[in-house]
Amino acid sequence: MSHLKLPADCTTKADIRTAIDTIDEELIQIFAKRQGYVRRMAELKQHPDEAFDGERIETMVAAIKKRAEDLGLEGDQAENVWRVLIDWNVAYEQRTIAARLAASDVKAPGPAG
Ligand SMILES: C=C(O[C@@H]1C=C(C(=O)O)C=C[C@H]1O)C(=O)O
Repeated sequence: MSHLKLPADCTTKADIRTAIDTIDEELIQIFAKRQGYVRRMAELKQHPDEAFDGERIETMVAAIKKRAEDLGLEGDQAENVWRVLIDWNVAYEQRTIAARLAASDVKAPGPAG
């Protein structure tokens, strides 16, 4: 990010949008990296009910909110962003695990089938 102009050195909207686009590209790469671990989590969890871990979520959100505030951001904004992200991930895990279980039921019929 060293090639980015500092906010105070930006003198045009284009300067600022160039910087924001560069940061957004980095953010999306980090989201993709994070998502890789969520995908792996969905492979390790055994049941859709495991997808939502409320205790873990509340611990994480409180830590993110605090960290955001320490960095001079609005804690509520960080909380909202993380809750949306986590909600999507829980839904992803639920449907992925459910689909895997359904597929293994089809492949492994019971004694009668
Ligand atoms: C990744 C997990 O699964 C879900 C997704 C989370 C996330 O995106 O950080 C956090 C909690 C979970 O309910 C987990 O259990 O840690």
